[in-house]
Amino acid sequence: MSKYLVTGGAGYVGSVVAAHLLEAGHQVTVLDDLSTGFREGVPAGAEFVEGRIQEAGKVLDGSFDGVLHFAASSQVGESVADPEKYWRNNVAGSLELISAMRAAGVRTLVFSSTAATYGEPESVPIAETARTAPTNTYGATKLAVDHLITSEAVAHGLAAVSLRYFNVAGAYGAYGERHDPESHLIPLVFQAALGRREHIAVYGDDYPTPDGTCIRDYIHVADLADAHLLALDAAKPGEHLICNLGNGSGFSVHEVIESVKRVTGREIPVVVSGRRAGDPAVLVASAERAHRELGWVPRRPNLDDIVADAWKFTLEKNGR
Ligand SMILES: O=c1ccn([C@@H]2O[C@H](COP(=O)(O)OP(=O)(O)O[C@H]3O[C@H](CO)[C@H](O)[C@H](O)[C@H]3O)[C@@H](O)[C@H]2O)c(=O)[nH]1
Repeated sequence: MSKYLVTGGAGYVGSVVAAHLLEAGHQVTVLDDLSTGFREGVPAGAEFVEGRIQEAGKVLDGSFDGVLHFAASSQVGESVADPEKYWRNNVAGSLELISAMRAAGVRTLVFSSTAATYGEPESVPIAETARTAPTNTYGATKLAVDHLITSEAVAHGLAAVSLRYFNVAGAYGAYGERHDPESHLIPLVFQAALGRREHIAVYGDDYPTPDGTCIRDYIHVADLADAHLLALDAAKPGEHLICNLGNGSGFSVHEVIESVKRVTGREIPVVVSGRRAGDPAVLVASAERAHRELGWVPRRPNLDDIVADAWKFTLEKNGR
């Protein structure tokens, strides 16, 4: 049994990873300021500390075996409108966390990075060797933290793994996706299916893809969680391993809407609107490195299964 600090463990991915750590028999402390997470998202059995990552020094001591760092501001649009918030929360906050880890002698870190570090890809599937040229402040701040972690590994022997997620989806029992306001495709399509929004707006159908809509690599949040536990085992002192996490296959916006129709059996009004600024046409991962270095194999790659788990969570949250 090991003891881990999970920052952002009241949020979507953090809560699912915390639940997996507990199920694997580990001890978990969640540090979350509840700015976007929910108290009830913290899994039963985890210790909860309400606070910012800048306060990690008050929580961390030598009894911790590692940190899994999810706490971040993560809305792409907001990051462009309010960049200082992103540099402060994501970069300055991570710097404080990493300093606190060193002071406490906690030398293992798994960091929640993102496909947004690559920006518009030169080719797909995207490998970790691809050029990193983020097209928004969110991606730029996550990339900056990746660089910070690399230098900390080299200078001070941190054992670190960054996991670059593609489009996280699905749910794990009581833990699922809840953003306010919602901006992600699958939860928005559910809102249309539930009659809580008039329609789903498809952001552009004139992209160079077979049906003209954007293609993304959707990955089940529980598969993502598996990778975090494997990363804790794979982390080596003085090394910073960066791995993409995706299924390696893409689905268009129309294909996602069709999947939601199949899974829910509901009608979904669709309106094609203009492109959303900054959306690349196709983002698909090469996760070869995660397969090779972590021994990770996604167990739930089927889109309808991913959507079905997310739908079950949504129905439970909405009480119907
Ligand atoms: O109402 C909507 C919402 C989304 N989309 C489309 O659906 C696809 C998926 O959009 P999401 O907003 O769900 O996801 P993104 O691919 O934009 O975002 C992902 O990549 C981002 C970086 O590029 C961030 O990392 C983000 O957290 C992550 O979910 C995109 O083509 C988008 O244009 C629509 O057509 N209509």
